[in-house]
Amino acid sequence: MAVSLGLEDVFIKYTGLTFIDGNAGVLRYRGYDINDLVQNTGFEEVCYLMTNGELPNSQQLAEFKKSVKEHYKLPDHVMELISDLPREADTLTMMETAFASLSSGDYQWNKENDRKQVPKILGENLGIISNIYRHKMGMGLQNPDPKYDYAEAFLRNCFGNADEKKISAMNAALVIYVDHEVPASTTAALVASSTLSDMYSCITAATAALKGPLHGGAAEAAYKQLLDIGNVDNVENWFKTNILDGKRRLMGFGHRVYRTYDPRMKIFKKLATTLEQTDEQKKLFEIAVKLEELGVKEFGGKGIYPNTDYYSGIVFNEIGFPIYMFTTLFGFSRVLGWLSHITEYVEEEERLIRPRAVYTGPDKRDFVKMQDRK
Ligand SMILES: CC(=O)SCCNC(=O)CCNC(=O)[C@H](O)C(C)(C)COP(=O)(O)OP(=O)(O)OC[C@H]1O[C@@H](n2cnc3c(N)ncnc32)[C@H](O)[C@@H]1OP(=O)(O)O
Ligand SMILES: O=C([O-])CC(=O)C(=O)O
Repeated sequence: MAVSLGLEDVFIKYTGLTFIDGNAGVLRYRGYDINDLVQNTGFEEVCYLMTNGELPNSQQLAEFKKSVKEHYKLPDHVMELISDLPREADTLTMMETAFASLSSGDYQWNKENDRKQVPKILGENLGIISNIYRHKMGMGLQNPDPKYDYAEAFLRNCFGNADEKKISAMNAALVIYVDHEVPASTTAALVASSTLSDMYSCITAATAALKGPLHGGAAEAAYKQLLDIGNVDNVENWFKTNILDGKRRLMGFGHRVYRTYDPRMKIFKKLATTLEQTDEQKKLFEIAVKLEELGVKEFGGKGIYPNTDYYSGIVFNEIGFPIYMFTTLFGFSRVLGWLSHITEYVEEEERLIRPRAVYTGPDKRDFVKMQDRK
């Protein structure tokens, strides 16, 4: 019996959402190249595209934005819940908790209506993630201002202000992270949705799977690597001691699907230099470039290249976010991808996901009573 460890090369659904060519380093959402979308659209436009299949015209976009803004205000019980959590709690744990608190026991999937939930959940998502940041920073919680579009409203609710460059970088990061076919987190959401669980519970399941350093947690791990190296002159020595001799994995490198550069990584690398950098940020960027060079030289032959999380932490930090927000900012965008995949699955395929395991334990044996056990 063949087992595919890690479900490698197992196809679990058909999708019209996201196409990846892992050998050529190509990523498209509904046929549009990621580079074109980052350059020409904003987050809401891409959310509309993913949800409805086509890019919106200006009226459709305005209506979509309006319907998201109507839900920027979080229910009081979610605000109270976030502010009651210990401030030292992990931000993804806070995200899981807040989304779980929005699920309702009597929820029923309804193919006609579920897509209509997307703007509502996007609006709530903005309130949740910006208030997680506010809570971590010891600021009072407040609802985002519906005067502003998504990326700007988010930055304003976190920092009190937002300049054009940062809004544009935030929009780009949101577009970049929207979807990536069926990674571990989306698969977790699909498993939950295949039982006809509710949308909020599916997001909670996905968030739990996003957290680890082999997936969404890699941006944090990759950034901490740069801090650990500390100085560009130390890169070679650090690489030899930790990666070559120490057999540690180079974080922010490698991918299950890409065998070449992840196209999103190239966008993040460029973004990192378009934003203003402090001396410390400049230094970390230089370290990252040097480490990338060594990593590609050593591992490129095996198809191991930098992935999207390699430079994203630097960009998030330049926008103003501390390390503990990086994975949560990934989730902030990916909520839309999770929703797109679960609605596509429930609407078009709707089959319980229930794989098998090959049994390797003992053969049938006689039960041993307590007094006879050694
Ligand atoms: C947004 C995202 O989720 S992107 C991924 C983010 N994760 C990271 O950056 C963490 C570091 N990367 C990794 O651990 C891996 O590349 C993963 C988990 C992303 C993908 O791994 P898999 O497809 O399961 O490959 P697997 O773990 O089997 O590795 C295959 C080989 O490549 C090596 N390898 C893979 N990634 C790395 C790495 N980052 N550094 C060093 N070696 C690596 C493995 O040691 C293994 O070598 P071997 O065959 O000699 O034993
Ligand atoms: O596709 C994957 O396995 C991980 C990834 O890059 C993502 O989720 O963005």
